[in-house]
Amino acid sequence: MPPFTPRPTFPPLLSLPRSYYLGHHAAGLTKMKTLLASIDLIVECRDYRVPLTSTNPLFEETLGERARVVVLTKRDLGVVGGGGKVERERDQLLRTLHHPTPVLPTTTTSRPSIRALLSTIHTHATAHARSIAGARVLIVGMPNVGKSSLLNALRSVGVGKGKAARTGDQPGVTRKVGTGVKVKGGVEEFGGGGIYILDTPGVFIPYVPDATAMLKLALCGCVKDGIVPSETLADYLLYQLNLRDPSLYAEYSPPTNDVAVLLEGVARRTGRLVKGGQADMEGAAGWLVQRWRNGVVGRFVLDDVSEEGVRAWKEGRGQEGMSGNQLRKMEREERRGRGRVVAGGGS
Ligand SMILES: Nc1nc2c(ncn2[C@@H]2O[C@H](COP(=O)(O)OP(=O)(O)OP(=O)(O)O)[C@@H](O)[C@H]2O)c(=O)[nH]1
Repeated sequence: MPPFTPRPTFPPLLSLPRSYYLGHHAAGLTKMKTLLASIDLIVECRDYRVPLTSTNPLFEETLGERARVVVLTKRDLGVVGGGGKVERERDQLLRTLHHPTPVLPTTTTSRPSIRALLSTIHTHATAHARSIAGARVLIVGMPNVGKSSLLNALRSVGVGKGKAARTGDQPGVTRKVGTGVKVKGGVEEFGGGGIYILDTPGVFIPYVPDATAMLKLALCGCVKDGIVPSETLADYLLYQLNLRDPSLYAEYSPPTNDVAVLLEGVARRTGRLVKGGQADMEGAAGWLVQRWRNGVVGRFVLDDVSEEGVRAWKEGRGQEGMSGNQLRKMEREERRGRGRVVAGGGS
């Protein structure tokens, strides 16, 4: 048998939904804007597995001038064990990209990572404080990146108290900007006052121009399940798994580029069958995607965080803020332009 060759690229999906911007996202953003005058520091969360793609330009536009700390959440899902040279270089590249803004990877169950974040928040909140009595910090990010979990972890480490914010494995659990939750008390610089964090609803990008970016965000759980069909997500996951190591799904199928083969294997192995013993492909797809989200079927970063990857990402930026109409118009013009080139080339 010839050796297995993974697909070098994922086929373009022109009909993929490119938006998940909801009413409570817009309302949350407006509320954040009105609170800005009383905020000392922004903690902007991005998902460690998509540290570039989960950047939302709306936060820079809306909250731009405030001091900020960038947190790369769910590090445990992007790295096997503690990581090695590759991970250190990747983290360094991201730090350089955002300099002088601090960039901190976190895992909510890793107390050292939460302690390091709390200490960075302390330093920056005290440096930029508007009140001598305490600091107010706004925690922002895309849906489901782990903002509320981070707030709870900071509170646990900082003041030894239990959960203050509701969390869940689907986006949209937090719908409103919260009141301040104390994560540190007795801060000397505030004459014994504290540091308070305000939780906010996750906010998605109004329009995602790049279909691959939409797939990555949906795979990581920033988009509610069902918006992007689970079989499409499973296919994209298969493409990513094959680029790394097809043995990651050896339990269900031999190496394959055909998602139907893998899903059939998953359905049979896990008993996801419908009438007549047919495989429940959608159920198997949803289950597989969830297993990846939980770190069971491989732990890796989806974005290309290399010098070249960062350059390409920067070049693509600036389009996310456009409205769907503006982008569709641009795409139409681009297609017409390509048509003219082809017609010109043939004459
Ligand atoms: N493995 C892992 N899971 C995490 C981590 N942080 C959060 N999660 C999980 O990610 C999911 C989303 O967490 P939330 O804290 O509810 O996310 P959110 O950003 O507040 O979500 P919205 O309500 O949409 O704004 C939950 O299932 C958490 O348990 C982490 O560091 N590691």
